[in-house]
Amino acid sequence: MSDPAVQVSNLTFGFGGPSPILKDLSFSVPRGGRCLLVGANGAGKSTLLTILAGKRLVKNSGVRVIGKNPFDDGAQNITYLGTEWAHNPIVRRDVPVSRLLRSLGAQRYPDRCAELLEIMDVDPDWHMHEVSDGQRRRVQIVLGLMEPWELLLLDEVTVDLDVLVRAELLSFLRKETETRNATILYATHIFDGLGGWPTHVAHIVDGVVDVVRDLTSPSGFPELTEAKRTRMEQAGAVGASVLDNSPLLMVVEKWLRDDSSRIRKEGRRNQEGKVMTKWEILSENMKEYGDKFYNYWN
Ligand SMILES: Nc1ncnc2c1ncn2[C@@H]1O[C@H](COP(=O)(O)OP(=O)(O)OP(=O)(O)O)[C@@H](O)[C@H]1O
Repeated sequence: MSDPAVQVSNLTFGFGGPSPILKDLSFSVPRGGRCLLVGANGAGKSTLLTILAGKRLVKNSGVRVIGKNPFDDGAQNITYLGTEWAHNPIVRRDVPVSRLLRSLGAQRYPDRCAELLEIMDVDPDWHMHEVSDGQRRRVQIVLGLMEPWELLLLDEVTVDLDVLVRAELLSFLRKETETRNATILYATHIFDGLGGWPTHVAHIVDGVVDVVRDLTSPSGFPELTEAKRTRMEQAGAVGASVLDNSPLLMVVEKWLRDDSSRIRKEGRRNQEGKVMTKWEILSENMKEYGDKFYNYWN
């Protein structure tokens, strides 16, 4: 068996206040896992994710991520996506999405970039100062996921996505773990649409990982089995799968899927009159920028 993707042993961390935020915390996530990190506001989820991303120095650290200490050894192959990016003034300037993508090397990952543009329904012609918060978030996700990663740390970045885009993103992420053995740790408060998605659920309470449940084992999550049984009884035993997600979610997701295919038919057309893919639009736009490289992130 290979090393876990994330291995944390007896981690204690504080911001200098009277008591630590993370207290002797231990847990692990196997490679290829999709682990949800759940817990109340202030439980320590973001703090833990930023430590795993190598953004905070921890003393005497028992933190190993992809076999390394992420702070000392650098966070190669680790991608962290948090909510703070949307407040960065750069992403509110009058800059076209195509330029941002080019500045982060979209041409190095044509297939991934093409797929992500479609999944996240990002229009390369958008200008960042004119987009909505949810659209800005979608651009962030394309930029963040374009380069392949071994561990993805997601801190509640899906809150402002519409249900269709969120569903598409979740299935892309599942494929990444299944085909590349990549690993995901995802802190969220929104569980609708996540039925059947995680392989593990870690519950953090007041700076301590209380339990990690394994959904890959039939008896690995007894509370969930019990909750499904109760709902089945209440619903008249209509079948476990329909109980994974709410009926309202299923209706809204179908509406948005229909909206999306209608809007796509009205998209930008090439000289032959055929609707262009997002990647074709991006490729056209990138040509305009020539070889001049401008790094917006410096
Ligand atoms: N920079 C900081 N300085 C001091 N205390 C902080 C700092 N950042 C977070 N904290 C404290 O650490 C605790 C854990 O915060 P954290 O953001 O990790 O929680 P969380 O589980 O991600 O919460 P939420 O669900 O609200 O996002 C909170 O009590 C918070 O007040």
